[in-house]
Amino acid sequence: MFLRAGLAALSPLLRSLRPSPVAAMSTGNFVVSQPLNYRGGARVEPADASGTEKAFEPATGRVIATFTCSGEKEVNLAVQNAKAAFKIWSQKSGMERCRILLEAARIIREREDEIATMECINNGKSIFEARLDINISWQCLEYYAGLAASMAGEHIQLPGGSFGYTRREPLGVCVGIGAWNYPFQIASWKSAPALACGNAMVFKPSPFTPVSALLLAEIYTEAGVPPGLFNVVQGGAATGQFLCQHPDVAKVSFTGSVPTGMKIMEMSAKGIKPVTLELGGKSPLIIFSDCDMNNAVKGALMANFLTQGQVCCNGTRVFVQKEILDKFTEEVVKQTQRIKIGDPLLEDTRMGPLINRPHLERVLGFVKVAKEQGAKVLCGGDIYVPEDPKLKDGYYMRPCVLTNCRDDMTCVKEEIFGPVMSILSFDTEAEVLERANDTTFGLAAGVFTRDIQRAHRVVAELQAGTCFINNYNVSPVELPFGGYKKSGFGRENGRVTIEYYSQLKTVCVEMGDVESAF
Ligand SMILES: NC(=O)c1ccc[n+]([C@@H]2O[C@H](COP(=O)([O-])OP(=O)(O)OC[C@H]3O[C@@H](n4cnc5c(N)ncnc54)[C@H](O)[C@@H]3O)[C@@H](O)[C@H]2O)c1
Ligand SMILES: O=CCc1c[nH]cn1
Repeated sequence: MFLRAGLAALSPLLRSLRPSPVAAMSTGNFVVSQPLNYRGGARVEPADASGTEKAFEPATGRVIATFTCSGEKEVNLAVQNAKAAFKIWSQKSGMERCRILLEAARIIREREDEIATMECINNGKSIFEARLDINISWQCLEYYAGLAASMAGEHIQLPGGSFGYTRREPLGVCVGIGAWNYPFQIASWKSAPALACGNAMVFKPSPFTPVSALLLAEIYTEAGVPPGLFNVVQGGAATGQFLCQHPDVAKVSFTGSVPTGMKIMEMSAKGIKPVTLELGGKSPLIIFSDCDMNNAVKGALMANFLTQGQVCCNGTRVFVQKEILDKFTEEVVKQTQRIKIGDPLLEDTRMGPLINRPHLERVLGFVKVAKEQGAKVLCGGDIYVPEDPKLKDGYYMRPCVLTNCRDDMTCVKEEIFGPVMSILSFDTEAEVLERANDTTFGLAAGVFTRDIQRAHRVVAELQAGTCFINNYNVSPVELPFGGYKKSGFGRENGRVTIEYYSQLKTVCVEMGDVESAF
């Protein structure tokens, strides 16, 4: 997702003044040669295995890493290292934690281009977007650094001079499990509040994007966290299960699909562990006829095509009021066709490849079914082969706009997680609200209108955890983000997330004598 001030913060002039550590990294030549697990403050090979995985460069289809998935023994070592580091870290004052997190944020900012390049190579998103992701990531660390220093309990007066107070205490070893669409950002969104509250973390990235979490781990170490405070274990479902079932893990924060989220919750329930679930969505974007058309069209593109449409909160059900349907659709198609697809490391690319071949085929399959069910493809929805021969095995497709859609179609009901926008028309506010809420998901929603009363009335009725008025997919770290219904619970970002990574201790102090009942 985007940051409102992101573009200004990334002025090309400023970037050109910094020496670039990434000059040697270009599409088609990066390979991972170092271990991808991180434990006790260093990269390590895992102590045991639960299989191997390959990570790809989506732009070229090349393998960039073959790595061992961590087994139970390695997971246990990571948790034990985290436990030891927790003892040291949890004793530090908020100000001490704040300084270290600020230093980590500074290093990320300094290495923004290098981290973004790595993210771009392993995920396929454009370098333009990857830089914004990293920008939001260091801002997240800065934000929680500030909160670390100001965390406090309450003092409550009781009769007879007695009193009570509350202490906000960390949970212990927290597990973070990430999806592949925002690899570095997800690791930052989970670890920053966790560490700010005094916890330790073991993080498992998606096996599709194992690379960039290691950079975050190294940066935390360089910034001064105790060895073992932030560890990375690689692997898929088996490794994730060892983590969730580990008796010394106090909390699991998960980002991923609804089916996996259900399994995570089941496993955590057995250990009475709190969970944060950031799951999928099929969010509505409602365009009223009194909108600013220019902004509404830009909003619809932002809501559908960032990171090749692989964004959980995308507004993929675009409801357009009948009076402006034709004009809106025409403009959306025109602008969608202009999106520059290609090598994600080129400065002018705005859409790179999808994450992998099976996912590309799955997304194309949704377009095929949409056509069979009566939708009309106005543009895209097919494979794109870039001219550059080194990109010929990459996973590219043209962004797709569908019309003639009905609410009961598969493309309108299911999360596609690709660059496919479904346009639907509506007549009245009451009608569109009912249809917008007719889903088991509830991650996000958006509304474009110039009528301020209607805007607030509509968002108050929308069953979604994050609502946008006259914009879409901006993500300031100060604002909580998370879902309603099957899109999950708990929040990331914002002040409230402190509550999801800490527990409250109440201390009751007697200043008089004990009045015994016996
Ligand atoms: N709400 C959000 O903030 C958010 C953000 C990004 C992505 N997502 C959602 O994530 C999904 C796409 O990501 P994905 O394909 O990586 O999801 P996924 O559920 O397949 O995998 C997510 C993570 O869970 C791990 N995992 C898989 N099975 C597991 C198990 N049984 N136990 C423990 N861990 C297990 C995977 O290895 C991966 O690290 C989409 O549905 C998208 O909407 C949500
Ligand atoms: O993909 C969903 C939104 C998001 C971005 N970063 C972490 N989550």
